[in-house]
Amino acid sequence: MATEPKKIIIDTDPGIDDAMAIFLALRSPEVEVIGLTTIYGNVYTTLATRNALHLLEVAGRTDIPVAEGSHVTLNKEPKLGVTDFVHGADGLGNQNFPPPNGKPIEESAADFLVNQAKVNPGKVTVVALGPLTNIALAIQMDPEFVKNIGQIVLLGGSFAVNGNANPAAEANIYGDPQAADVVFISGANVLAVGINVTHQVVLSGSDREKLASSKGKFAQYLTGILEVYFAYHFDAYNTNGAYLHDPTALLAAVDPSLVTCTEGTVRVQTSGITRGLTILCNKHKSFGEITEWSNKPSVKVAVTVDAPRVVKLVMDRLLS
Ligand SMILES: O=c1[nH]cnc2c1ncn2[C@@H]1O[C@H](CO)[C@@H](O)[C@H]1O
Repeated sequence: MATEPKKIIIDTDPGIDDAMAIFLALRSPEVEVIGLTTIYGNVYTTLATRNALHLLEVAGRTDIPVAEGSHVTLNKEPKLGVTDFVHGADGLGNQNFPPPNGKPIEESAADFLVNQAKVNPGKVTVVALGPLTNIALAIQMDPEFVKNIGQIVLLGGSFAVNGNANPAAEANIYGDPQAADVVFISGANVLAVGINVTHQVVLSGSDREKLASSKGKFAQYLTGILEVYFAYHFDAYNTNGAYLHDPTALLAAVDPSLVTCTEGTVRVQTSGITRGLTILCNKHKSFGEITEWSNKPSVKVAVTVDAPRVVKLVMDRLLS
């Protein structure tokens, strides 16, 4: 018997690797994208909304609603900077795309998350590709949300390796550490895919050439925007390749067998020079004293990834 596709909401800050993840989701029969919610991170929230609408227009999927998310962190701090050096000033590789025709729905991202989880209890997976403000707001708005939401698969953290925003912190967690801490200890079914895993998943220069020589709509579009992303990786990592952060998290939601996980309680450092650091307590040791990790819910944290299979899925689905 054919199983129903899994309903997913992609919380996104597009973003070049976000664009890849969104297109991949639209090409994945295992999932049905029921909405996009937007957040700051790679760009400010207003531009994230514009880019989300634009990407759906490129895909011919304007039937999918876009709900705009928070412009400020959970603690109401304004965003002081975005990572335009990674994605270009427009978030999509400085390609001078025309503004979208569509508009976001009236509901806020957090309201949309709460309401969709309520009407499809246990059935919706949120794939969170940016800072976790909208998800934390949904958790705070509705005490039933953590029960109603099926799963939260998030791209975030740098478990036991250096971060990418700075040596301590991965960019999405660094974007709103308080929100991340709320999500990690909420009791929801959370799978964290961090850069300890996504740094193993690389789109090579020759993969990019294959995309460039394909006539596929998504391959053509991505070839244009990937130039800036590759240039950033060359500057930052001295490599001719690009990390597939968001596509890996998206595919982990589509096919959990692509990653293996450990389980434990994750807390986030919210201040000081290690602000945004994620620390997993793996429960292999019991501590003599009560700690900030004691008696808190566990989450799953990805520890290995089948990188060749992820890259193959990305290529197969984006080339077609
Ligand atoms: O050096 C960086 N600084 C900030 N954000 C980055 C950097 N490299 C990649 N990303 C973006 O942050 C998420 C993964 O942490 C991804 O969305 C990626 O595009």
